[in-house]
Amino acid sequence: MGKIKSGRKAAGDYPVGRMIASQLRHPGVMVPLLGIPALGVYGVTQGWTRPLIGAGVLVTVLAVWALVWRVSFRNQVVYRVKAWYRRWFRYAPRWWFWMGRLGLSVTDEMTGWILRPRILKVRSTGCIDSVLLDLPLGVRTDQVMQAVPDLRHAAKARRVAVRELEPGQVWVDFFTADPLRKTILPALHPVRLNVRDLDGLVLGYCEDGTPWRLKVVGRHVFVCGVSGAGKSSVLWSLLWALAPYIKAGLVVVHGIDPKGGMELDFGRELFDRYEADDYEAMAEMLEQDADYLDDRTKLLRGKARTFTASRETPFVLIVIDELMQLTVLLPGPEGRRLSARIEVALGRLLGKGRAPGFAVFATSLLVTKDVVTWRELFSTKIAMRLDNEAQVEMALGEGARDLGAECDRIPESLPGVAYVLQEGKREPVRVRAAYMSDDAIRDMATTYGLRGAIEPVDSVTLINPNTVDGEVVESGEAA
Ligand SMILES: Nc1ncnc2c1ncn2[C@@H]1O[C@H](COP(=O)(O)OP(=O)(O)OP(=O)(O)O)[C@@H](O)[C@H]1O
Repeated sequence: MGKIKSGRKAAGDYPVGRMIASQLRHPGVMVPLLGIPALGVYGVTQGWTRPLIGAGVLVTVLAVWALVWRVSFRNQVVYRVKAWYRRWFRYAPRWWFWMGRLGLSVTDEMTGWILRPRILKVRSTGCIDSVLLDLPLGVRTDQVMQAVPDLRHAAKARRVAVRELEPGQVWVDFFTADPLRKTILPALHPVRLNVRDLDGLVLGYCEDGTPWRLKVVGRHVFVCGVSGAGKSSVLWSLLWALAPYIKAGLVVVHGIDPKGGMELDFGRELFDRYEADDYEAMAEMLEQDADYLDDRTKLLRGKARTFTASRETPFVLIVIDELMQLTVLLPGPEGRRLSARIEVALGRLLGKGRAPGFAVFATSLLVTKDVVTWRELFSTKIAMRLDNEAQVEMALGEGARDLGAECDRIPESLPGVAYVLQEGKREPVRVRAAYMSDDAIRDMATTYGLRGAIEPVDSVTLINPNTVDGEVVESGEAA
């Protein structure tokens, strides 16, 4: 009969002695550790002058580096030392044990050896440890994905995500701290405008602390989330990023607010065309935009394959705040007729809008097919807080929830947080949009709105939005 374990042993304590012994066999940990006693021996036998001079030079170089090139010092020194420490003192000693416990091991039938995923590399930043694993034949990526909840508990991580690098190798990301916990201020505008920057407008921050860049030119964007999820912060962050381009006449925004102007009215002056009350006029606006798109396509045909915004052919962004109001909630037979017209016009815009420089930005509370008929035609989907896993899959596509898009777990206390699928990446990225208060939106609208004459591109005045009580607050890392 097997022994019954109780107390700490029942929870599964680590075979500490064996773990330490196995670590000490690796040069990655032994060489740096042996260096210190070796230096001591050298000092005692040969004198301390040289070691002390060497240490002084090293400290001075590091101090100057840290003071003058802060970011490079952080990336090249701090994060590397952290990765080394995490690899050898946190993950490596426990890894063999964890893999065995989670069933990620296979036994070779010829030799009887037990094979488990092996750590190849560890990368660390301020908030993530990424562990690259080499999977033995017989352990698959989806098995590692299934072990994510257990790995999260084992590593006491806030979130764990798995992404395949190549067959047989996967990255396991342990998210330790959350840089998105605090409200993010809008990014400063660039000093000089460059239409190429429209390919990566900064809307907030990603979970790894890097800026969240959204491409709108050539993309249709769909934002969904329950009431209070912070959909409007994505919209206003985008309009903030576009504001100098609007002022310069390179971008034109058409706004439709079927909720009677409750949202878009704050930034009324930014919109070249705007409808908030008359549904017929909204349908007409979308139809005219679709006609304008056809004309633009003819104009550009044979001239350029990729669109570049200019004063003559500005980039046109059509903003619809709450699509649901237009597609399913218009009352009576007349409402249904209008909805049908709106669907057709939207289909025309979404099906063709990329090359001629048109994009649709729509938000919605629900993601079902009856609400968003043309869901697949939106190339960028941003999913904020949602009610359940099924909604997540509908919003971001099948399998997105398993790949880490835990929209149903975004707490109410974190409005503005979303998961987004980025170009070229299979795994969703967790982001948070910057937040603009109603007053900041009004200020933006009066400063960059269309009432004033369009300014020469070179002389766009840059205003810092991050002013609290008259004091300028620097924006950089997520605050
Ligand atoms: N990015 C953000 N950072 C911090 N707080 C935010 C952010 N976005 C929204 N909030 C806060 O959450 C509240 C609700 O957000 P918001 O109105 O944008 O949600 P919504 O999804 O547009 O809701 P609804 O569909 O009801 O209009 C805001 O009043 C604001 O206080």
